Amino acid sequence: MSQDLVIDVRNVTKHFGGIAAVEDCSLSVRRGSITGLIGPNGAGKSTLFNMVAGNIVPDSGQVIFDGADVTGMPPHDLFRRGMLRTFQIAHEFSHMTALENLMMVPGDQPGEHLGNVWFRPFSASQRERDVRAKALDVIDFLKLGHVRDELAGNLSGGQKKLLELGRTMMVDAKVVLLDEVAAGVNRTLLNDLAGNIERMNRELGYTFFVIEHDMDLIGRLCDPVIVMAQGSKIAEGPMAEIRSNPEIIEAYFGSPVEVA
Ligand SMILES: Nc1ncnc2c1ncn2[C@@H]1O[C@H](COP(=O)(O)OP(=O)(O)OP(=O)(O)O)[C@@H](O)[C@H]1O
Repeated sequence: MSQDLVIDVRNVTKHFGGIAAVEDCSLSVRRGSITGLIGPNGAGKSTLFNMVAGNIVPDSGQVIFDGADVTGMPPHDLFRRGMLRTFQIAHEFSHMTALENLMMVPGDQPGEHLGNVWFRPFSASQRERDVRAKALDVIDFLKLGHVRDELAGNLSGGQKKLLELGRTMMVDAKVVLLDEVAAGVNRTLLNDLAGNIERMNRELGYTFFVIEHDMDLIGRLCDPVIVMAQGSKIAEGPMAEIRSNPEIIEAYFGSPVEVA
């Protein structure tokens, strides 16, 4: 059973002064799933996410990642273990091309960095050629070929997000934490982005843990959907079930409009 869980949050609590942001909360993310996390404002979603991603240390409880206790481990160590967080900030290096941005992603060996691969084209090692080939595969998979040599700073908002998604593919992430995918992206590009997340999940087996306010996107991508309110998990299931549960709608969303 626990073998199937890539993330297992056990009874975590985080207080800020007198505020219980997260209170004795347990939830998990099954390997191979796209798991959504929703809930009203102030429910504790970001705090929970930050504890999983290593940005906030819980007061108590445990975060288990891929079978190991990683409670309080900083983000860069989690990155090396295969947990990647994206979309919170645009991380692209604007003065490098899309392809170079992908090649900049650190390799799977601790401390390794491929920053100057393209400055030494004639002495490129096999490893460097592999990285380039992989970056080209990722560009191909995400259909970014037409902007491959474009400076990342010139890409559209949606293309930047696609590029960031591509960076997670460079390191074969075990789980990708997605923060507010929909924020600031128009419908067409969002469709594109969602399609690529689905393909990464279905065709390449990526696991995603998604925090999102856009209920349409959550409904399209996620199963299961976890609902948090007042610092704890209050429900989990397919979006159709969550949507049709009048108690959840009534008690935590105020009116049916929010999740209709
Ligand atoms: N750094 C902090 N200092 C003090 N209080 C905080 C801090 N971070 C979060 N809180 C409080 O903890 C509670 C949960 O906040 P959190 O941001 O985790 O909720 P959320 O579900 O992500 O909300 P939203 O959907 O509005 O982003 C809120 O009452 C918030 O005001």
